This record gives sequence, C-alpha cells and structure tokens, in this order.
Amino acid sequence: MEEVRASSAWVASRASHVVVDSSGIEKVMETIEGSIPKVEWDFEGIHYFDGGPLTVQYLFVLDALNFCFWPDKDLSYDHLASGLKDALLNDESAFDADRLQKYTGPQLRELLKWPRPLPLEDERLRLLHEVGVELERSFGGKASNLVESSGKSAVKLVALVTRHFPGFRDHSIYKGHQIFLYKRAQIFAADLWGAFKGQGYGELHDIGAITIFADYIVPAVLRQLGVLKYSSALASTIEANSEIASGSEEEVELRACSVYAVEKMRELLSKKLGKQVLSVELDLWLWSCGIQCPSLQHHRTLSIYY
Ligand SMILES: Nc1nc2c(c(CN[C@H]3C=C[C@H](O)[C@@H]3O)cn2[C@@H]2O[C@H](COP(=O)(O)O)[C@@H](O)[C@H]2O)c(=O)[nH]1
Repeated sequence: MEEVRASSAWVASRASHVVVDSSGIEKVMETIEGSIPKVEWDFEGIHYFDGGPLTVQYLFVLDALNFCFWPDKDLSYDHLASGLKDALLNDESAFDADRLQKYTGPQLRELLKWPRPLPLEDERLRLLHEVGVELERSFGGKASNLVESSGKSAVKLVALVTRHFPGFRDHSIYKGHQIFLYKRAQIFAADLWGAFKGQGYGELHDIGAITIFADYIVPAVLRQLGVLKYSSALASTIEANSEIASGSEEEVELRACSVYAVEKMRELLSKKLGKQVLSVELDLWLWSCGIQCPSLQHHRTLSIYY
C-alpha cells in the first residue's frame, strides 16, 4: 500500500505531538533474536472458519464492524468475532446480502448477544447495510466473488474494497494533505491470509505490501516500547481518557506515526534477520501484546475506521 506508506511518512516528518524515536526502535531490535515472536492468527480461538466462501463472508462482515469498542468498557473485539461466529453457526444465511441490508439495532444486538445499544450502533447498521447492498449489486451477493476479482493481490483487494464500499475509505486531511490509513480494508486482506494460511481465498502474493492496521492498541504498545514519544499535552489527554477528535492533528499523528515506525522496524529487522519480515506479522505480535495488557492506556477517538 504505497499511498499508506508514503502518506504516513509524510505525517511522521512533520509531526509535533508524536515523535518516532529511532533509539527506541534500536532497543526493540536488540531484543529480537532469530525471528519475531510468532503469533498464530486466531490465537484466541474466537473466529468462524469452515475453509470455504462462508468464511470470506464472515470476515468481510467482521471487518465492516471492526471498530470502536472502547466506549462500552465491557465490550471488545472478541465479542464481535465470537458473536458473529455463533450467529453463523445458528443460521448460515445470517450474512446473506439481502439479510445484511435489513438488520435493525435490536436484531444486531440479539445477533451479538449484547444486552444494550452498541457503540456507534447507527453507523454499524449503516455500514452493514452498505455491505449488503454493494455485495448484491456488484458481486452476486458474495464477498468470495469480491476476493476472486482481486486476482490474488492484496493491493488490488484493498483498492477494490475501498472503491466499492465508502465505509472502508479510511483517510484524513493533515496539514492540507490527504493521508491514507485503510485500517479495515487492509485487515480484511490480512484476515483472509491468516485464516486460510496463505492458500485458497488467502493466497495473496503481495501480502508484504500491507502495512500495520492503525488502531488504538498498536500506538499504545509502541509507546510502551519507547518507539513513540508523545508531547506532554497529548500524554495528559490520553491519561485523562479525554476524547481526541477524529481527523485532529493528534489523532492522525498517532496513527500515521505508528504505521511509519513499524515500517522502519520491518526494514531494520528484515536486514538484521536476513529475511523478509511482514508488517502483518509485526502487527499481530504488537497487537496481541497490547490486548494482553489491560492496564495499557489508549487514545479515545470516536471513529468508524478503527
Ligand atoms: N492492529 C490491529 N488491530 C486490531 C486487530 C484486531 C483483531 N485481529 C484478529 C485477527 C487475527 C487475530 O487472531 C485477531 O483476533 C482487532 N483490532 C483492533 O483492536 C481494537 C480492539 O481493541 P479492544 O477494544 O481491546 O477489543 C479495535 O480498534 C480493533 O479494530 C489486529 O489484528 N491488529
């Protein structure tokens, strides 16, 4: 994703609230010998997988809704992944394109077995409807056809997803420039690759082109590792759990500097280890460290993108 890499680097070179600390990166490098800790996709055992097109439909619905869990302190990504899995096990037509277009709030809550309104519930419904309508209009109702149209290329898949589904167009304007982060579109490609172990629907010859997925966990982990440094004003805002506006300079810097820092780590590690390290692998390692550390404080932005 050249536009994600290039625009993130552009932000990192002008950022004032977040700094990528190269000595912090060096220190992390020193701790890694031989290879980065390998984390299996679905290490939590919460995802649906049947090896066929229904899994692709599941992953696309999952990543259409894969954002902003924190406003409900008891809700997490795990609830979404396992709730959608159970829904599919109960009724394998639950994610048919015509059904996706019609879900109401109470129906979505029932599907996820969640007792109260979900954060940004109206937006979640709108995005679910958008997925149903556009899958039906352009892909015969099936996310597997969308994947097949991308010719085993992660880059083409992300381009196709963002072209057809406006809800996946995760970009911002920073100091007058358009910045692309494409978190949910890229994570969909990575989820296919991980779930299908690089085979079948997961065969994506250019998976190395994908960057990390700029969410609210990875920046917090990078800060804890000493890779990111925050201005004292930003640090106080995060410590106070105060909201940071979507599209603000602070928010764009947090996300873009995370992408840039991990790209630097990937380049250095690939050299050090003498083999190509993937950002996808670095992401899963960093993210899994983050969710195992519940005390880690993350930034709070109301966003449909992550
Ligand atoms: N960078 C990055 N961000 C990720 C994921 C995943 C899940 N990926 C699955 C794929 C295979 C694995 O086995 C994983 O289960 C979710 N998130 C983001 O985290 C946040 C949720 O936090 P909390 O509120 O604490 O649950 C939210 O922004 C969500 O969008 C990832 O992999 N990388």
